[in-house]
Formats: sequence, structure tokens, C-alpha cells
Amino acid sequence: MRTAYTADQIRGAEHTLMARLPEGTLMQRAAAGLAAVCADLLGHVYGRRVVLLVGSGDNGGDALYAGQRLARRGARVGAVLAGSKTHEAGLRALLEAGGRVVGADEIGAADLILDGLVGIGASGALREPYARLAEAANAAPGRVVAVDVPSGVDASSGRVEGAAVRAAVTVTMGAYKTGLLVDPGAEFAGRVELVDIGLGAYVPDPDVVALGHEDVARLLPRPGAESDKYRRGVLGVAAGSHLYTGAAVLAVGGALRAGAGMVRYAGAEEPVAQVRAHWPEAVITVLDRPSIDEVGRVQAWVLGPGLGTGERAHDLAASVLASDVPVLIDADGLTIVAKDRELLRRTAPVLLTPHAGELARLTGAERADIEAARLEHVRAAAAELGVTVLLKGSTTLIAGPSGQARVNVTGSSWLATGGTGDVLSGVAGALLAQGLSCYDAAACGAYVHGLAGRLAADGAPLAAADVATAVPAAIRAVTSGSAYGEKLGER
Ligand SMILES: NC(=O)C1=CN([C@@H]2O[C@H](COP(=O)(O)OP(=O)(O)OC[C@H]3O[C@@H](n4cnc5c(N)ncnc54)[C@H](OP(=O)(O)O)[C@@H]3O)[C@@H](O)[C@H]2O)[C@@H](O)CC1
Ligand SMILES: [K+]
Repeated sequence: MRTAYTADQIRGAEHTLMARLPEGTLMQRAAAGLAAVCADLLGHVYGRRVVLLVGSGDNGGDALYAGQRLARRGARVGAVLAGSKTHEAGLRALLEAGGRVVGADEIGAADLILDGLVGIGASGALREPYARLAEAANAAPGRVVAVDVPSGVDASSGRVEGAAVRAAVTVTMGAYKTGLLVDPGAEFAGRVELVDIGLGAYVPDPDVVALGHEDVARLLPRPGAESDKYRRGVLGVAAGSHLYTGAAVLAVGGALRAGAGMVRYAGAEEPVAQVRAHWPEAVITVLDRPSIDEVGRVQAWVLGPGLGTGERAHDLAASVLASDVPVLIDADGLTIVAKDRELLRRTAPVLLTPHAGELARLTGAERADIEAARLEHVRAAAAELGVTVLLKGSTTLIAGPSGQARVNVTGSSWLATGGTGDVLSGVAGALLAQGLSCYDAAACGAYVHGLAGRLAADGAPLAAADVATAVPAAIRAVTSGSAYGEKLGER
């Protein structure tokens, strides 16, 4: 499990820890870790060109001391001083080790650029000359390593307003910052390396949690000796329409592959024919009228993929939501409840799985605002609607109604293709039917689905059906403890 914190939380913990240590200890620990990652990236250090972008705060101090360590090992280190002031002791240390103060024109010739412009002390969009230097670093051929957070990325939220450094690697101090795990910040951070500076015992409850293989393996249901198909969990799927038959096929496929004891599919004749052809395992009810009265008992429902948004779909949604079991609402189901919020008034749990556009329809916020501040918006929606919300994206976020939040880091950009959301609804729905809470079903579903996407893609395009097919292999990777897909920043 990875835990992430806001800038204020980190500052508080650092304050406590710093009071117990000789002055400068933490910065030396940070710089040592930073220099080690840089040396590793450079391969051999002697003679290599390193440019430090140094801002006016301690983030610049970290960069200067790391530069000193690299200079001692024979690197040619130049510091571009960007701030109104500079960490004096750090600069002295660098100069004594043979480093120099250089102009921004040297950025283009560097093998490695260390971004020490701003860290957790930043506020708002990067000002000049920082913004210009960030752009120059991004345009340069050298590898860019961000110190603590990429400058221009808000450490607490992942917001990016204006210019920001695009790092190959971010070396973060003491603990992960939320903004490194949540998009758009996560995209700028690249691979994230954590340097232990002894902060662990002093951090409060995390702002956001990212599950890892072990956590998901612990949460995933496993059939016991006396399990039968009913006890393992039966999922109902109300999806598909005469226009959209594929969504039903994919949702049912995802559910069957994710361990549901049985899947009951309820729909109109056209999608029924397709589901039947693809999944003889599914138990089918042809709905003559928009009601689930004729469908046998289920432990959870998936409602919405390809359902349509007309009157008939609305009435079917109302019938599903009148049941007393958890309901996952996706796609057209979200459009239906956005128009008729009363449908969400129920006592059994609800899990919504929107992308940013669908969340905008649900809450009335602008899509662009949601994309810019995803965590804030998913939290607000969950609290306002009193449900669990999974916001899809390359870093998928899950928020519960009491403010708890998780981020999924297994996603792959190859997953951004039609139909993968339908598969996810089936996977998470199957987990709901097996007894997981909405919060756990959403997080484990996103995790397994993301990993399945990586396995299916393996560096090349995929079709949504491939993701469903890869779900068992993803579950196997998780439960067998293989490290596949666990590293932060691998997309
Ligand atoms: N504390 C510790 O124990 C440890 C801390 N550590 C390190 O310290 C970092 C935090 O250092 P910090 O608090 O000095 O703030 P930091 O991020 O360097 O920048 C603040 C300065 O930037 C400026 N500035 C702000 N916004 C700006 C903008 N939009 N655009 C442009 N400039 C802007 C503003 O300067 P001014 O404008 O006043 O000149 C402000 O004073 C942390 O991330 C980690 O790397 C590690 O060594 C581990 C131990
Ligand atoms: K930085």
C-alpha cells in the first residue's frame, strides 16, 4: 500500500521530526537519496553534465546538496539560480565541490537536469523566470529529475496551472505527495522514487491511499470449500439495448471472468441474442417490460452500459434501484440518475462509475474543472450524493461518502478505448456480488481491470474484449505476488 499526503500534512510531520534532529539532517538525507537516484540514471557520473534549476526555497537546497555529491564524484555540475534568494550553505557546498553558477543556456547541453525550482512550498502557477526554465527543461534532450514534486504541479492536489516540469523521474522525500499519484500531476511526475528520511512515524492518516498487490490479494474474495455458485455471489446485469448490444456482452464477460458465481443477464431481445452467443454461462431473462420482477435473486446489480436513456431504460433503472442489493451504475445509467436524482434515494449501497463528462452531468460542474481537480471533485460528489464514486481516468480515483479516497495506479493509456468501461463495470459488479463493499469493489475492480489492460496490451493496442479475457491472469498476478505492474509511474 502506498499512502500519500498533502503538503500541509508533510510540513507538519517534518516540523516534528526536524525538532528532534540536528539542523540540516533532513536535507542531507534528502540530498543523499536524490544524488543516488541521479547517479543511477547517469550510469557513470564522472564527466557527465548536470544542470540544477535552483529556486529560492529548500527545494533548491536539496538540489544544491545533491549537486555537491555528484560534483564530488566528478560530474560537471552547473546551477541556474532562479530565485530572489538562494540556499546559501547549499550553494557554498556546491561551489566548494567544484560546481559553478551557470546561465539557462546550459540547460540544453545537460545529460541530467535537476528540477529544484519549487517543492511543497509552492503556491499557484509558476512565476517567471521559473515558468521559462521549466519549459526549457522540458524542451531539452537531457533526462529531467524532479526534486520532491515536479515544479508547477500542486503537491496536494495534482493540479497543474500553467507551465510545469515534465519529469522522467520524481524523487520524493519522506512520503508520497497526493499530487504525484493523481492526474494531471501524476503524468508530469513520471516514475516516482521515494527517499526515506525518517518521516514515517510522524505522518498523520493519509489523504489518499494507493492499493498494491498485497492489499488487493487480501481483499479479493476466494471461494471456500463449501462455496457453490449461489454462495459465491450472483450478479445481475441490466445493460444493452437494441442499439448497443456490445456493452452487455462486455459487462457480462467482465463479471464472469472476475469470479461471480453466476451472472443473470436481463435485457431486450437483441442484446440477449448477443450475450447468449458469447456467454452460454449467463442465465438470461428476456425482459418484455422494464422490470426485474421476473429475474431471480441476485446479490448485486450492474446497471447502465448501453442501456439507452429513454423512458423504458428509466423504468428499468427504477426497478433495479428499488431492489435491496448494492447497485453499480455506469454509462447510460448515470445519465438516467443525473436527470432523476430521486432514484438514488435508497438504503442499499450505490457505486457510481463515471468518467469526467458523466460526473459533470451528475454534479453540474464543468468537465474541464473536474479534469483539473479530479480528487476534489470526486470527493465532493461522493459526499453530496452519499454514495461511492469511481472516477475513471488514467489514474482512476475512488471516493467514499465520508471523504476517504483511493487512487488506482495500475491503469494504462492503452485502456482508453471503447468498451473497457463496460468490462470494468462487470468486474467491479462481480466483486460487489461476492460481498465486497462498494469502496473495496471499486478499488479492487479498478486495480484488476488496469492490470488486465496492461497484460492485454503489452505495449500494443487492445480491444475491450481482450481486457476481459486477461482478467483471470491479472488476478493470478495479484494473488501470486508477482511484481508485475506494481511500480509507480509505469503506464
Ligand atoms: N522542511 C524539511 O524538513 C525538508 C524539506 N525538504 C525540501 O524542501 C522543500 C520545501 O521547501 P520550502 O518550504 O522552502 O519551499 P519550496 O518548495 O522550496 O519553495 C518555496 C519558495 O518558492 C517560491 N515560490 C512559491 N510559489 C512559487 C511560484 N508559484 N512560482 C515561483 N516561485 C514560487 C517562494 O519564493 P519567493 O517567491 O518568496 O522567492 C517560496 O518561498 C520540499 O519540497 C523538499 O524539497 C527536504 O529537504 C526534506 C526536509
Ligand atoms: K521541484
